[in-house]
Amino acid sequence: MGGAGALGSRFVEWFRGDGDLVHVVDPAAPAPGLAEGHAPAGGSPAEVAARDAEVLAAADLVLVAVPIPVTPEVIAGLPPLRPDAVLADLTSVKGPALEAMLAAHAGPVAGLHPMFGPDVAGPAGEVVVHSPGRGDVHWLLERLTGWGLRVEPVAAAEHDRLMGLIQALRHTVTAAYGVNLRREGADLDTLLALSSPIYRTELMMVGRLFAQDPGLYHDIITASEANLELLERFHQTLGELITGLRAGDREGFVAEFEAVGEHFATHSEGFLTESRELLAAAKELRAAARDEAQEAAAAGAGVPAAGAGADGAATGEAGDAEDGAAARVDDMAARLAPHRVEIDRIDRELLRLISARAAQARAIGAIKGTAAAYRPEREAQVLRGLVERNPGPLPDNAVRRVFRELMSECLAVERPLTVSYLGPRGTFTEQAAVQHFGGAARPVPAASLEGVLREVEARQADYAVVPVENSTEGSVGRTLDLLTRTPLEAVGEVRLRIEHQLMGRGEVSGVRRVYAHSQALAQCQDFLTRHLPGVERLPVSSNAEAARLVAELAAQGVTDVAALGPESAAAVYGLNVLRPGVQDDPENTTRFLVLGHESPPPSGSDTTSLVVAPPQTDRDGALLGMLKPLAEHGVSMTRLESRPMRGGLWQYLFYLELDGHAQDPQVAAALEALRAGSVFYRLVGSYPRVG
Ligand SMILES: NC(=O)C1=CN([C@@H]2O[C@H](COP(=O)(O)OP(=O)(O)OC[C@H]3O[C@@H](n4cnc5c(N)ncnc54)[C@H](O)[C@@H]3O)[C@@H](O)[C@H]2O)C=CC1
Ligand SMILES: O=C(O)C(=O)Cc1ccc(O)cc1
Repeated sequence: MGGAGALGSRFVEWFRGDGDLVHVVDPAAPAPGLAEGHAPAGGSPAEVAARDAEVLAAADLVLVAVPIPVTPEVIAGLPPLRPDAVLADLTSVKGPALEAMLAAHAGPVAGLHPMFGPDVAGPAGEVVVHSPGRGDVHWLLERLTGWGLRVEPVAAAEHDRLMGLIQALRHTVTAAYGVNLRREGADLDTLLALSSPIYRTELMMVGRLFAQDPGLYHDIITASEANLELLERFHQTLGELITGLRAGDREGFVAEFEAVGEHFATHSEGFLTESRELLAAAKELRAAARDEAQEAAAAGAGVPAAGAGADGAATGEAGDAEDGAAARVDDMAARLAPHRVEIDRIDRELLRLISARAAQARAIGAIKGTAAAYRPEREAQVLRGLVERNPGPLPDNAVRRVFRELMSECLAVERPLTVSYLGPRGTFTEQAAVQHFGGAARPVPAASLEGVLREVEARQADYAVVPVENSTEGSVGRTLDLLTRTPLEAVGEVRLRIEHQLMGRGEVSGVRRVYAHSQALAQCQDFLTRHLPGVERLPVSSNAEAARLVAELAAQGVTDVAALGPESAAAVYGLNVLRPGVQDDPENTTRFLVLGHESPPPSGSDTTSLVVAPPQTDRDGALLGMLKPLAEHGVSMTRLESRPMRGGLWQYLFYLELDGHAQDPQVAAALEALRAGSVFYRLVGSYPRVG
């Protein structure tokens, strides 16, 4: 209720940020079902509540954020809510609102008073007073604390008494000061010119009050008879002070001053330090705003001046325009400032949290050892969970990348994971290793696919990353062969978008020979045929090797050569990208398997890889017979590749990928049947599915 208002709309934003379904019930909002931007629906409180009765009756939470005077009436006009629904309000005055809520709803009730205005950068670090009503409202309070709000419980009557001091008295004094400045004809620019950060800050706080809703402050001040009596006592105090000053009672003033000093005693030191820091920050903000204004004025100065002509009037106009531009920039800097302060605060908070996370990871590492601390299934679950909860505005992939790096760095606190891959440096496989393990892992290049696996088998590296299939070229036969022999198990998969660059030191037109891995040559054959016809294509052991070779030849003065491969290879070997993105298929993707000593337990969404050979694959129906157990146990096969067997009893080996984990009962049963019916069977492993 009142979700279209100044404060209500901020809470709408924050609940929606959590993924909640929020209905705004407000005469200033369009009618239900109409998108934002339509005309306000309008209507009396009764009409508004009646129009949205169904939504209100179904809600888990009805949050009232309407002007103070109409709050009790709006609450009284609510339709019956669900018995377990929470009824809460955000009103600055708690007594009447709580009374109305307790009368209107028999279920859980919470009085909330946000001690901040709608212009806060975010909820984190702000305070909300909670005046308890009835029932269990812990989920709502937990939501508030989850946003970083500090929730302070205070009974409604006590809240209203305290707000007399915090709000009614304070705002009245400020209002009186402002009213007086106006009546005295004070020129603000003159006052500001003489104001150091402390006086500027105080004047700003006065100006801030008058930039807000006068009705709201009137209603806060006049909320109770007690507030008005408080103001009258203040009036009397002010009168007495002035009488003493007039009478030259210096001692009386000093005595009062010292008594107040005593009253503040426990806080005086802290207040002095904190206000000093605040003023230092205010000074920095001001200096930054000035710099920005000057920079922008300097940048924009030439534009109006150039067209202004030579006469005085035109020059005057240019001057005005400059002043206007400077004022706008000043205004922009002022609007940016609170966001920058908030970002700085969030960064400090992030650093604290990241360090706490790293300390936890280190504790686990100390108990289990780094390699054992790496849990692929848990990482997959954590990343999936975070993506599901992603409130935006960051895209899912960005969330994955940020948390992947965070996990990588935390794991590396004890010792970085070592990952063996097909070298030399700069290959796509290295990119895949970094994509999977993050930047803190240590990639170790090996000279051949066998070598990559051997490093891990001999425990010289923790994990191996090997390519298994490419979206244009199909499977990597050599890897499939090796999978039949290695004792290593699959622990994960990586999908990497492959973008080939044409790299060299000369010109595209001068290229006579292109070196690359045979897969890269195949993936770019259209480009080569069309743009480099007649150019010799020379397959080498890897794309990075091609880049290294081209760099070596260039160093000897041979520049009519080029390589295909990842941008990282160009960077490693100091080549220029002559033509980016030359692969024929822009969606070209390669899938890699990550191998280690032990497959992880189920993550909830897994793939199982295996290699099998049915007996006598030349016999009709042998393949069908092999696959029957999968159908019988309702297991889907996502991939089937055949590999000719050299010199064996059987003719073909099959590489299979199945949906699910080998420990899933259905998959386990299907695998058992497959094993029983095969002359060769090797479970490569079950690992979390990507994407
Ligand atoms: N603005 C502030 O700095 C703070 C405000 N509050 C409290 O928040 C409440 C709202 O204040 P603001 O957002 O500033 O006021 P606002 O005037 O910006 O918003 C009030 C909203 O209530 C709507 N409304 C009026 N009658 C309604 C009805 N019968 N049914 C549904 N919606 C109705 C209005 O159309 C408007 O959109 C007040 O109770 C105030 O005490 C609390 C702390 C700070
Ligand atoms: O932002 C300001 O200046 C405020 O003082 C905000 C404010 C206004 C009303 C409240 O009940 C609580 C906080």
